[in-house]
Amino acid sequence: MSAAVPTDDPLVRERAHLASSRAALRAMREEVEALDIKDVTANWVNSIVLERQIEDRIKALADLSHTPLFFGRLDYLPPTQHGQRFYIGRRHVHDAHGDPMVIDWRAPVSQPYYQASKKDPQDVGLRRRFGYTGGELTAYEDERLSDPAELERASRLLQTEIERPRVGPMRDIVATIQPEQDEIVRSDLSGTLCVQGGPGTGKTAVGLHRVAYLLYAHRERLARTGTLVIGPNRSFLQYIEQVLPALGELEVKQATVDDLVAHVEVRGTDEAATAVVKGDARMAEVLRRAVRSHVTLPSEPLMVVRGSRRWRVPAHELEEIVTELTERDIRYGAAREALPQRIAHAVLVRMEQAGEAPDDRVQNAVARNPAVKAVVKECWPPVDPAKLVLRLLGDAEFLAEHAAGILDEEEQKLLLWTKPARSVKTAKWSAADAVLIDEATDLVERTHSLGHVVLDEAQDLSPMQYRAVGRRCTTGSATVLGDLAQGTTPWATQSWQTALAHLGKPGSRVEELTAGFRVPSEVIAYASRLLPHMAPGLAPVESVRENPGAFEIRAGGDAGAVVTACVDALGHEGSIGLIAADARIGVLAEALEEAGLSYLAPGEETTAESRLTLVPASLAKGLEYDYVVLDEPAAVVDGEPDERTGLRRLYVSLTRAVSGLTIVHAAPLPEQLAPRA
Ligand SMILES: Nc1ncnc2c1ncn2[C@@H]1O[C@H](COP(=O)(O)OP(=O)(O)OP(=O)(O)O)[C@@H](O)[C@H]1O
Repeated sequence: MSAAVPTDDPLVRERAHLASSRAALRAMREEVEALDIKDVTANWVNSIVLERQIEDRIKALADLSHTPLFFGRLDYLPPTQHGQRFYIGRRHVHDAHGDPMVIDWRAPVSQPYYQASKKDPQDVGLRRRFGYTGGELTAYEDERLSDPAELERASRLLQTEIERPRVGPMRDIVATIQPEQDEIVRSDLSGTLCVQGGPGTGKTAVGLHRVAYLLYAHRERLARTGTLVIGPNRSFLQYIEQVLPALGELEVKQATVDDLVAHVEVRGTDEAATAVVKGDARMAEVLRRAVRSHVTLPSEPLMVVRGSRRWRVPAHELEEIVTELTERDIRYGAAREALPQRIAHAVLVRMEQAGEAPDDRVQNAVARNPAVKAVVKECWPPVDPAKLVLRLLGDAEFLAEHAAGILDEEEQKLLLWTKPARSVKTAKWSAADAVLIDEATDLVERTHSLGHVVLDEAQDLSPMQYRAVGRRCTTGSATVLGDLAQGTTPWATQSWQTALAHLGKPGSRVEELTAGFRVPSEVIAYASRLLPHMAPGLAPVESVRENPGAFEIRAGGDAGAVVTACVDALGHEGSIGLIAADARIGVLAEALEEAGLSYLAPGEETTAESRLTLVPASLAKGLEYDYVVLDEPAAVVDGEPDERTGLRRLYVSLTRAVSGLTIVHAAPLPEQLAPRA
């Protein structure tokens, strides 16, 4: 027989609430599973849709053993919320009577869990945080926010959560969102928001939680209009892909900018100088002119024959119609569709003047008349966006005609292919070309706009890429996340206001995050030594990590020493990243293989058995590992076309570690990092 359990033990009572919440969740799930859609709909399409919705609902109601149902509790003071007690968790759970057992973290009553403080208790009497070990509720911590006798102190559970070793993909932070992060997460859907923050300040985490929040607060609207998270590359998207599903949101699309503009197959690359011109916002005007250049004014009158009658529209009137359309703010394609109807209208006016009473059907028939079609074909021919860009990059005269006064001769030369491509299919399109084609496509036909777009690592986008993202949220809003100090493209953003203007959201709010959750203090202090040399004016990140971090510099090391450092790092719990200049990856891969160490590629999921990832510096952005071994910093700097970019790449590489960083080098360290005398 087990010993009697004292019922006044809060932990026991909380465990009991957890057990009954789980039972309630199970009941909710069983209720959905028992739904028989045959009773509801006989229509096949409806039943497929309904079935999917039910499947998603069942998935969303799953009880994941390692994801606690609730992580906090709020007891309101009696006058507010009737002094009720709320358990805060990832999703809403109710009992058989519909009374809440767990409240969704996104609900308004949950907000004080993140925002209330001793200074501003927000009517909260007690805030309780729960600690779990392997799915078991094992600890709790109370703050009596309205009790003047209680002193403010840092939360142990919060700190433990922040320090917890990382294995596997990125996880959610719902239990520990900080007040300044919460403000960003819950800010209004209507406005675009930009967040500047140093490495590890939680920008990505905040962006993803913001999507989850917006989907909760504006579910119907966003289900209709759609949401999208944009990241820098596939590895990064793989790393973050499980956060939103863990928060119960399965419908958010994820893409890179390249995915968005994939009108052609990208098989080529550009020299930096060329890519800079292609990414310059002035290209938008060149393309606009080039598209519009297809419009010509009619020089001949139009003659429409219907039965025994002939109707004539003089050239000057056709000219007026075309001119009026060119002056209107509509897409090339929409104007092209409108033109036959406009011409037909002119014919109809004549018919009416002659005493006829033509109706809509006659107007449509006239619009389809071969003579009208011929005028449209001549004056407003169809434009194929890829062919247009092909011509701009291959035909110096055509380019000069449309770039005159916008791009100088040198810039035009940079744009032109040395060997013009024959066709859209055979051209060696670069990533920047695809963005140009996307711009041209939008000039012809309006791009579909979504309800909300989160743009991560935004600092690396060119003005033309910002425009490409911007047209995907013209009718919606955006959350723009980035760090000016981590910009490593030749066109990297210098100012958020300029970037927001390119995005089509000028004057949007810019917030700053400065508390660092990833990088331990000693490591961030070392990395921040680079800041004055490559991003003067940006404040260093202040680490909130208690762990000062293991930090070591091993001089005189070859590939063998790097392997040793990896083996040492594998002695710790958590994930290990070996970061190196792209050019060094081959040598290091060989050394690891020779030593019998298996390794993963960035974005591949780390598991308890396979914890070492070999990361080219160019792919390190946005990722993190418990322990990082950084190979040859000087090679990371040298791998870039200029020193500033090199130092920024190094800054990114130095700031991926959660618990420890070991630098192994044979060449001298870059002078900014050299040991101080
Ligand atoms: N409030 C928080 N509580 C616990 N962990 C947090 C919190 N905020 C951020 N983190 C953790 O800190 C780490 C860094 O967060 P994130 O990757 O979002 O930072 P970032 O600003 O996007 O960094 P980078 O600029 O390097 O891309 C992640 O492991 C994240 O889960």
